[in-house]
Amino acid sequence: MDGKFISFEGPDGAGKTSVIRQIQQKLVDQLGAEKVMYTREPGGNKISEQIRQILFDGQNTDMDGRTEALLFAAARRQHIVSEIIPGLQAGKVILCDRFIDSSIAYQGAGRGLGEKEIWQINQFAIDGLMPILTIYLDIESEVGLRRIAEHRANQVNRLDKEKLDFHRTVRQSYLKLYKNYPGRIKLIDASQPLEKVIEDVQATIHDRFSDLF
Ligand SMILES: Nc1ncnc2c1ncn2[C@@H]1O[C@H](COP(=O)(O)OP(=O)(O)OP(=O)(O)O)[C@@H](O)[C@H]1O
Ligand SMILES: Cc1cn([C@H]2C[C@H](O)[C@@H](COP(=O)(O)O)O2)c(=O)[nH]c1=O
Repeated sequence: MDGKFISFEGPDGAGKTSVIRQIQQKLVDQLGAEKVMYTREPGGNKISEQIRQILFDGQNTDMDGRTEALLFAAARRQHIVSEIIPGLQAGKVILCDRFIDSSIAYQGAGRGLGEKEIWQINQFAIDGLMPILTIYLDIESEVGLRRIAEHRANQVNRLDKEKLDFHRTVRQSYLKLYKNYPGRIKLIDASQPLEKVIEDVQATIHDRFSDLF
């Protein structure tokens, strides 16, 4: 497959969506719209968006942690088959807002289901497909949650509402993943002004793919 699969990860409010949108525009300017694809997890296609509704329904307060983990994995599987593989086959640069590392950090660590266990259940879903590059936007949990409270209070999902300790555990898990996979995962300081974060992300992508930017 000719395309490039790049995932973006980070705690809530790190700025992934804001960064990806601008990176996407810059890549479209360089390569043309047909060669660049933005997508997100959970979601990115009709079935996975339906699973997203169930996952984030504020009334589903009694959802079991394993059910949650399996639903994220199911949404991922459909997303891979419907969007990511066809995009890669068409030679696209795929910018994906969250992927398997989110499950490891949120369900494995945050929910306490075990990072190894979540990695294992996701193997069935991903069937060997991993991003070639993961941009990890690192932010202190308090800062990320404050950004959401200040700017996005009308769009808070079931996981955003978790306590501060949950989000701190998620961040520590991300930092561990970064330490364990330094070849794939690149850390960017997301506490910087947005323009500087975008500049750093652009440079990191260029380091990995000299034909981009
Ligand atoms: N570097 C930054 N400095 C200050 N504010 C920022 C920065 N990056 C993003 N923001 C603001 O923080 C809020 C959250 O950003 P955004 O939605 O891009 O984060 P996210 O990582 O996609 O969050 P989530 O994972 O919860 O969807 C937005 O209101 C955005 O304008
Ligand atoms: C893929 C994935 C996501 N999550 C969580 C992380 C966030 O709290 C939400 C997604 O919200 P966003 O605004 O679209 O970033 O879902 C998770 O817990 N596990 C996962 O695998």
